[in-house]
Amino acid sequence: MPGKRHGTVAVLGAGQCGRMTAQRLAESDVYQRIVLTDIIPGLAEGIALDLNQSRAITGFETTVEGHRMRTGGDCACISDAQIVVIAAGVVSSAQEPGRTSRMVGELCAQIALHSPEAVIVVLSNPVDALTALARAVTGFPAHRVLGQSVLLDSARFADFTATLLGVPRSAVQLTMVGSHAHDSTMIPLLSGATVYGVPLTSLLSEEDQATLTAAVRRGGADVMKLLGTGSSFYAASAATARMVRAIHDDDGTVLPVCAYVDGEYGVHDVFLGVPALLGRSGVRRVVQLPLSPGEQAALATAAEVMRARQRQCIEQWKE
Ligand SMILES: NC(=O)c1ccc[n+]([C@@H]2O[C@H](COP(=O)([O-])OP(=O)(O)OC[C@H]3O[C@@H](n4cnc5c(N)ncnc54)[C@H](O)[C@@H]3O)[C@@H](O)[C@H]2O)c1
Repeated sequence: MPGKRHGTVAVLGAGQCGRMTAQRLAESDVYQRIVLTDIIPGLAEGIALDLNQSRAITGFETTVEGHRMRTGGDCACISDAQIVVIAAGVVSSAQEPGRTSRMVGELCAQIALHSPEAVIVVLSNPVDALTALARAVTGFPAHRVLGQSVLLDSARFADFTATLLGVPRSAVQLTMVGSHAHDSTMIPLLSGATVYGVPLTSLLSEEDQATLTAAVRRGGADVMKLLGTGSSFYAASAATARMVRAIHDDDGTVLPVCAYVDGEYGVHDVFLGVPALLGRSGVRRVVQLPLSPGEQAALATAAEVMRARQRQCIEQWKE
């Protein structure tokens, strides 16, 4: 359909998450072009070739381009991108935490150079800290930098709850806020959660609520343990592609994302998982949900912890 597709999305990193995100974006058939990059010779080009050859069968016209990037090298291939997804990962990041910061910092400098008007969606971990780093390096307005974190966590909570109660996932309305770390800074807003409009707290015992919360907090780790290598990529790419689509469509979609918060929820100057109205300019505004006093206190504590982690990440990049 002429005129149906528009815009270029660049996905940096063609590993499990990056390639799956590229596939989901391409198959949605609303973008003109997806640009996929990786530092491994041939990887992004090979995936692009393969994806393009699936077009006649799956039925999409979006073009996928693959490009090799050199570490610290130029990234002119992303020049026309309106949205840039950072899905690059460093294998030994646990041993060398500064390596991921430096790698993402280098990518962000390239984004600022070649796509100065883009909206950045960070997927790479630690996502909350790297989202703050992306903003610091690019100097972009904060609303144009966001991260994929609590959308996936909210989806995990909905899935586990629906399974426990034997209802469809769509019946469960629950928002996770805070961080994407596997600890108490990842907070389910149980006070406002509903199933078919019925308060979740009236359907589940406190013990069940605690069990579900713990399962969501270790959700990513459980997937990794079973896979043996690598991390979640089906759900992570689904969440990322959903965010990109909301930005592209500019249709007033509200999703839980890692966004810059300065005043909302009584919290200042930190990237935090919160519901946000998304659009072409990124985060159009943070949406404030009513919180219980316990949730408000937990979020304030999470914000302090996250601010410290984000500052540390930015310091590591500067070293
Ligand atoms: N936020 C989330 O919810 C979430 C969920 C899952 C994974 N992740 C994170 O996403 C990242 C990617 O995960 P994955 O499973 O795809 O990892 P992966 O190891 O499969 O892929 C990472 C890819 O990045 C490439 N890369 C490294 N440096 C690059 C650079 N400078 N430019 C372009 N590409 C580069 C690597 O060559 C590799 O192909 C990791 O940091 C992971 O922890 C986040």
